[in-house]
Amino acid sequence: MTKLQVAVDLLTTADALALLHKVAPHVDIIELGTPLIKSAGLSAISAIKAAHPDKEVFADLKTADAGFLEADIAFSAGADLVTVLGVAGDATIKGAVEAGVKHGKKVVCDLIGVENRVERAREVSKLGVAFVEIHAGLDEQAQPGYSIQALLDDGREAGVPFSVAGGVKVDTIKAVQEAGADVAVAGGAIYSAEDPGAAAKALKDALAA
Ligand SMILES: O=C([C@H](O)CO)[C@H](O)[C@H](O)COP(=O)(O)O
Repeated sequence: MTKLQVAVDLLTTADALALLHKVAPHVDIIELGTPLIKSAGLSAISAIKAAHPDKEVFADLKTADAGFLEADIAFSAGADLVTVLGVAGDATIKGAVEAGVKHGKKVVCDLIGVENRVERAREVSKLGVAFVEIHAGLDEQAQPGYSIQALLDDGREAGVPFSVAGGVKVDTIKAVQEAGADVAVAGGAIYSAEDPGAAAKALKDALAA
């Protein structure tokens, strides 16, 4: 079953906790978005894990260097998964994976900005990441030519465990599942909804249908 991950791209721990109070019952993984971690710091990870110990907490670090160090501090703060960038060097990815082994936690490789996602997905999977995130970031989504279908096609072709992030909505989440994604990530479709709890439930229900 494809898991549902909520990406919390808010800027304070208080706002994130208030959103998660409504949304958490309907999701499997809670992502602290990069802007939240940069704004609130690692203490946001600890606060959210303490409030939702039954959920997997995903710290979207988007690490580009110092792979072991950045992953290590996030795992120590309570993260269950962290991201490292696919555009980073292999040594950085291996370092993050080493920290994952130390803590018994997982590393996800975010392919944002990678030119050949299929090739890089296969390469980094051999370095020990749990899965790759086929991702069109918020800025890329705003460009002409953005299409979620391109993400799904690459995920399917790569043939390795993957998540999809970048504009996933209630009318596209089933296609994400059918492409074989292990995790569907939804940010704006939940936190910008008038009723975020109902939006998260609708996404979860679509996956179960
Ligand atoms: O990872 C993300 C982005 O880089 C900002 O942190 C988003 O959380 C991810 O793209 C999912 O968000 P939506 O595209 O709004 O669903």
